[in-house]
Amino acid sequence: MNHGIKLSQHIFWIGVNDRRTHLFENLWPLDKGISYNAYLIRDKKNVLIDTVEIGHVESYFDAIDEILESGENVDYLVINHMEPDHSGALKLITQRYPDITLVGNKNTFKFVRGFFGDFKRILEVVEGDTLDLGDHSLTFVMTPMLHWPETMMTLETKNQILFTGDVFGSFGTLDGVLFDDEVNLDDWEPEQRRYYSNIVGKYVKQTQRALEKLKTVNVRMFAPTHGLIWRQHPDHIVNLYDRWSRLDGDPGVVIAYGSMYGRTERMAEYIARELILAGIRHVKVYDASKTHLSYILSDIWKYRGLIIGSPAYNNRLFPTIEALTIKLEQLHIKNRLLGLFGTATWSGGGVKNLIRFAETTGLEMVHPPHEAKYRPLEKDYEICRDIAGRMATRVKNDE
Ligand SMILES: Cc1cc2nc3c(=O)[nH]c(=O)nc-3n(C[C@H](O)[C@H](O)[C@H](O)COP(=O)(O)O)c2cc1C
Repeated sequence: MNHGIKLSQHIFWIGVNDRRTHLFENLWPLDKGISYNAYLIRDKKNVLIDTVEIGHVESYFDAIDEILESGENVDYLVINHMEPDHSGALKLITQRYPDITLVGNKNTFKFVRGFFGDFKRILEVVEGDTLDLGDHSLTFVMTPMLHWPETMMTLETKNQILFTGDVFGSFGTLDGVLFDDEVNLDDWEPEQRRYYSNIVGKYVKQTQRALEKLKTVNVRMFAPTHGLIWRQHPDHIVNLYDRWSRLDGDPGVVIAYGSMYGRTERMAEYIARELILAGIRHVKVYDASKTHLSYILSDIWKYRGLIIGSPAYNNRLFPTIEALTIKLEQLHIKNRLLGLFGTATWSGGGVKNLIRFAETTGLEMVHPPHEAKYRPLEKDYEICRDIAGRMATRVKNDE
């Protein structure tokens, strides 16, 4: 990809695409890769906004060199977020530009010192501070716990470009594109939602707070640290974030199950068919041993109904379903209608722990949970039909 793509006459994208890494945070699959976006503002004072993951530092430096005249200095590095995929090149930047001043807030510098040690030149900013660069100026918007304690956004006031850090970011590489008006937005939504639900989803309250704050800021363009830059339809991503952070659900149902020998799976299949017959048009069935948790979570973030099935496994949940329920508890999942089912052969342990999950999360069960003994028989399928019917009614009523 060509470096130095312009957001405005003197503001450049100097990010990189990563198609090599398999797992983001060594956890979340990157089937479509990811971009680390960073920016350069050229003015009397030259400014870098964020860096990139350390393995891509050579491309980042080359991009800077292609824009600046030889010997030209970089005066500031604004650190919107200290997670290593953005702060990775921080130490190398300070070695390359020994006179550079790091710009961040109080928490940023706690992390800078902890990760990298002391730096001579730092500029600690608070909400609303301004930094004059010559023709451009920057102001700072604090967005703590979105999704780290130090996270903030930086507004370039002349062109009204808001550098949003991870907020409004996405998985997926920028394949020759950079801006929202260069793509079919529907193609991008699944990876945007997967990024939100997997990485930022725990912080829905902070997301709402930030969206409120942004209403008071004049912004023409959002420039996040991953994915598309929003110059034509910034309202599109704001609306999606509003929806996802409220956990408003579309009319549909996710069925996630675990199964070793197919009995729990047969109940899942039956429930799926009954949901369709009851008029639900979006039914997503996932075997949690096959589909990575990341994708299941993303669809759970989209749809109002959630049905979970598990066999008993050593008195507990089947491990991949246990992992899913733990993650949902950590994310403080809410606003989902819940159905539960499973199978057991002796003392159980699957459904019992699904009930504990329901109690912990406070999610509303649309029907009492059901556990089939040995294998599902006609009487068990009848109860599955009831679970599906109640779920369908509730999901449709919520439309
Ligand atoms: C490794 C293993 C552990 C199991 N642990 C329990 C258990 O603790 N309690 C129980 O009632 N059944 C237990 N079972 C039986 C299964 O839960 C039961 O056969 C279930 O119907 C299997 O569902 P599936 O066909 O969907 O895999 C266990 C089975 C296996 C293979």
